[in-house]
Amino acid sequence: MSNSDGTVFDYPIGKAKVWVKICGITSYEDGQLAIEYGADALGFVFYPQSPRYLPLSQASNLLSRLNILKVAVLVNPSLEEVEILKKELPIDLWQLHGEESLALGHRLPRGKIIKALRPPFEQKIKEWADCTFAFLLDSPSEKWGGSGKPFDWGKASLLRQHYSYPFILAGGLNPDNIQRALREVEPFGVDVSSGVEKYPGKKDKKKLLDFIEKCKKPTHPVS
Ligand SMILES: O=C(O)c1ccccc1NCC(=O)[C@H](O)[C@H](O)COP(=O)(O)O
Repeated sequence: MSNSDGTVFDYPIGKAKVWVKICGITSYEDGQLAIEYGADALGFVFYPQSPRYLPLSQASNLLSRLNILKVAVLVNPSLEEVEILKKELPIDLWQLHGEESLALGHRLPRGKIIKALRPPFEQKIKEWADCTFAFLLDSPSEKWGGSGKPFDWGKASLLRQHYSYPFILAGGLNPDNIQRALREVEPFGVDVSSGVEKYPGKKDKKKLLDFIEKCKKPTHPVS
């Protein structure tokens, strides 16, 4: 694979392993299940309007007990909110899911940001490339995230082929469509919330296991 400008990069295409983030974790039980099933990261939503919102008062105890990469999911947070979370919680990655300024991004650890993208993708990728761990492609939603609606996989595939940055595919993924999504997009990672739930904020054990197992199987013969 190479970029449109001819630069070649080593991309884990066709590898069995895709990076899996399970988002909207609100309990130790669900978090520990996801860990046991093989997830690579857990997402905790600190956006109060979300049905998966995790109050700070519950987050400290919960996150300290879960031995996995921990992602704080934020939507247009104030600098004060960010500083409080930085001080209070063992966060590994910061997912900025709104229309955050680059100035706010520069107040977070470099290379530890997952930036959710909205059009115009190209401009945002250019702006944020230097401080991100990965870009996240999620379906547009007035709720900002957790919509259960699929992203445009064709667009995701084009972006992944054009840029050498890691892309995480999100939006409406579930055990029934994940293998087709992996074949079509071949993303660095995937991220799911509602597609593995019984109801918002509560994961479904069978869906969770099914989803993660399908992510770990080769999507096609490894070359
Ligand atoms: O999950 C939420 O409720 C949420 C609310 C507001 C902003 C972000 C939110 N989730 C962030 C995620 O990374 C979700 O996993 C992503 O939006 C995909 O959600 P789903 O389509 O339900 O799988």
